[in-house]
Amino acid sequence: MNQSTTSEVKEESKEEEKKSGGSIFDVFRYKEIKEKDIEDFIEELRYQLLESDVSFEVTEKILEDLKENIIGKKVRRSEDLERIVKDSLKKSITEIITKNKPMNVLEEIKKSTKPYIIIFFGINGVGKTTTIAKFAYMLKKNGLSCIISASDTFRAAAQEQLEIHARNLEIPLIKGKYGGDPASVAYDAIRAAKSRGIDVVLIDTAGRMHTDTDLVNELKRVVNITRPNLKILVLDSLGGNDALEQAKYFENNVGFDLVILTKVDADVKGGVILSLAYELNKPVGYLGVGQTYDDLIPFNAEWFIQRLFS
Ligand SMILES: Nc1nc2c(ncn2[C@@H]2O[C@H](COP(=O)(O)OP(=O)(O)OP(=O)(O)O)[C@@H](O)[C@H]2O)c(=O)[nH]1
Repeated sequence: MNQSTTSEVKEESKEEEKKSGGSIFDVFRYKEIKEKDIEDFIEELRYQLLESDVSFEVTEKILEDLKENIIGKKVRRSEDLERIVKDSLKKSITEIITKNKPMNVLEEIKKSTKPYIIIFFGINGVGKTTTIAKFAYMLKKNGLSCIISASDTFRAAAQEQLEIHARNLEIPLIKGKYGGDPASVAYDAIRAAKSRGIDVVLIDTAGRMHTDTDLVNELKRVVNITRPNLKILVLDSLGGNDALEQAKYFENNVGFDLVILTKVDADVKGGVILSLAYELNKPVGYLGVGQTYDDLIPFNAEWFIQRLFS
């Protein structure tokens, strides 16, 4: 086999690996990395990070850190370089995601006056309703009582969907009229929580896009009236970098404290977590990892790094 045919085979293997979503470090399987090759490797890494939904800005920051750590270093064997690269990436990523530690919500609830009010919002179909049910289940498991406010009075069947979850979980639910005022439903839920000594009020809201100016104004009104202790933005990890755009939009219009990233069980790397931390200083508190009530897990930086490079 001549030289050019060998390199064509290597290129094909790399293409195959990219298609099958190989690891960032697979590049070492194809060639010994020498200092002069580092630009090629950086290119490969850039591709892998962008493919994992890490935003352009964060990708560049991570690669700049890496170049600083590598250039000028004497690397004798490819294993040494691999170790340096891994250490540098882990350090940059850990710094970014541990900068804004998510609060311990359960602890916050326990030390606050009752009822602790949490509002959930996000665009249509990201998994708000399911997430609220999972959240309610988590509260119940931790000995905290809650009531759900079905304040999505906009989408037909949204209240019924929530009602099924509430019945399954044996949790009280306050509904309103279809097309009615979502703030007044939430207000009723808060009043009920106060009179019954319930720990937490979970407010569901209608899904809204940035084009829905009326719905966004309505969300601001619900927030103003209910004065929640915690505003949770629900994002769909399948949305990739679009999720970052949604987060910027909600941050500029309503503000939020915490993100819950859903559908992480669908094979996504979740690079948007890095972008949220780096560009918006916002922590991801929980991840949705399936469709059952138990499928809500607290975010863990170590787990995320493993996943990003697996
Ligand atoms: N695989 C998986 N599916 C999820 C997860 N969270 C939600 N879903 C599914 O996503 C779909 C939409 O979820 P909903 O909870 O109805 O979404 P929503 O944001 O309330 O929808 P709207 O009320 O239309 O805005 C449902 O089929 C859920 O079962 C998750 O973590 N993993």
